[in-house]
Amino acid sequence: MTRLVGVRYPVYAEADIIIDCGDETVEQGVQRVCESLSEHTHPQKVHVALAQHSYDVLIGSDLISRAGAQIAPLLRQKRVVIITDDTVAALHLPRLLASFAETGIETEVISVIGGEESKSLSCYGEVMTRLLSLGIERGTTIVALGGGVIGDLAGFVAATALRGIPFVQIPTTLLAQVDSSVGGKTGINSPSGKNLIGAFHQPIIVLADNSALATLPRRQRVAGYAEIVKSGLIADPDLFAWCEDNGSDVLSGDPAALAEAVRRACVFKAAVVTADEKEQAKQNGRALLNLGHTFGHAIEAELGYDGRILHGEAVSIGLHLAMALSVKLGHAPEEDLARLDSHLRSLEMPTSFDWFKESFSAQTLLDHMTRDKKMQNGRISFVLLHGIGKAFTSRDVPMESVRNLLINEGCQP
Ligand SMILES: NC(=O)c1ccc[n+]([C@@H]2O[C@H](COP(=O)([O-])OP(=O)(O)OC[C@H]3O[C@@H](n4cnc5c(N)ncnc54)[C@H](O)[C@@H]3O)[C@@H](O)[C@H]2O)c1
Ligand SMILES: O=C(O)C(=O)C[C@@H](O)[C@H](O)[C@H](O)COP(=O)(O)O
Ligand SMILES: [Zn+2]
Repeated sequence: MTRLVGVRYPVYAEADIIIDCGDETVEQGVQRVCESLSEHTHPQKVHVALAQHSYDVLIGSDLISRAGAQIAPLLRQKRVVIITDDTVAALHLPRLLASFAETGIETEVISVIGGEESKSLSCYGEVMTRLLSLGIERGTTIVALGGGVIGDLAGFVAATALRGIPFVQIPTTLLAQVDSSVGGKTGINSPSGKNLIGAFHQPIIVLADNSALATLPRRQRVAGYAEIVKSGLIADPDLFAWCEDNGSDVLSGDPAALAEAVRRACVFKAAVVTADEKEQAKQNGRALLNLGHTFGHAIEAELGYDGRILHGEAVSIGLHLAMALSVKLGHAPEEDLARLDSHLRSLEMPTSFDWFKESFSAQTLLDHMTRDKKMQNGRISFVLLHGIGKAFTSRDVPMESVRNLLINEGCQP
């Protein structure tokens, strides 16, 4: 059993899902909450109870068509600016606009090119300039309609426009529904590294419309699935076991499996974020959500965020590498590495550098890792595993072990 230090989850009486673990461990709390979920009908509400900015995550079908009614009572001014990307705008914007029109909400739209390249300083500058030219006020609300790129970019725009205006997350990818739309991490990439420019800025509500996932390509489902497996590996072994039983249905786009995956992952993420909103816990807090990311972000930075690799694909190999490093350092049993690899490979998820058809240098990846924002006094904080469902943070990983692992895994020295 893994216990997150000092975790106590506040009660939220109106939510369908009450995270009030008292002295329960995270595993017990998440298991109890997931059991109660099956008793409820859509939409389901997961409450993220934070000291200053509590909010609901609604999960259900066709929420985009009902967004106006959900959002209107939360608005300070009946005016929103929707930030989206061109692909999502073509597929899902019309029903969102119709819903806002029905509720008398004034709307403007800023659309960017889809994909990681839009999480850049130049795109941020263009969006901000356009936003300010609209004559917004502090009561104007930003609505992020799209995947994690749009959520991170629009959230950062909202965090910095007029020193902070409200924003709503309407995630349309699996990755955004299971991970990025919840928790308030916003930001953009820099040539020096992934997400190095950003702010914590919590949304006022998250509408995870499972129907939007119907248009998502399989490659994007794979990317989102990696973050679900990550959640199970960190502290939810039941979720990992659920993935072993249901992962192929999730990846084939089965609506019920997708909806269940989103519910389970949101409950998990809400619990972790509630316990350590700004990643300040010295050990085993929100930083655990970075499992696989020290490797993954280095791979993404090395390829320059140009679309050759998706964040979730990099995370998938990062999960394998984090478990392999944990085994190498004597923290985790070989069987758990075999179990993880067998699951990921059975679904054709990336577990090896060969998958990327690119050659990587261990030294270059190590250089990227040293620019990670979790560096402290020159030491990298790694998220390691004692086994499946048992993650922990460590600053004691010898860089030579990481280098040797990368070379064993097929990198050039
Ligand atoms: N803030 C956080 O906590 C957090 C967590 C995890 C990941 N992230 C970030 O999220 C980003 C990745 O997000 P992503 O995987 O959603 O990528 P993305 O936002 O680039 O979306 C992937 C692609 O899918 C398209 N798309 C979106 N919704 C669609 C739909 N319903 N149907 C068809 N196509 C659709 C988009 O146009 C885009 O081309 C990365 O930048 C990562 O760093 C942030
Ligand atoms: O919400 C978090 O905390 C996470 O770490 C979730 C990650 O999946 C996500 O990719 C996040 O953006 C990475 O955090 P970062 O602080 O390393 O940028
Ligand atoms: Zn991630």
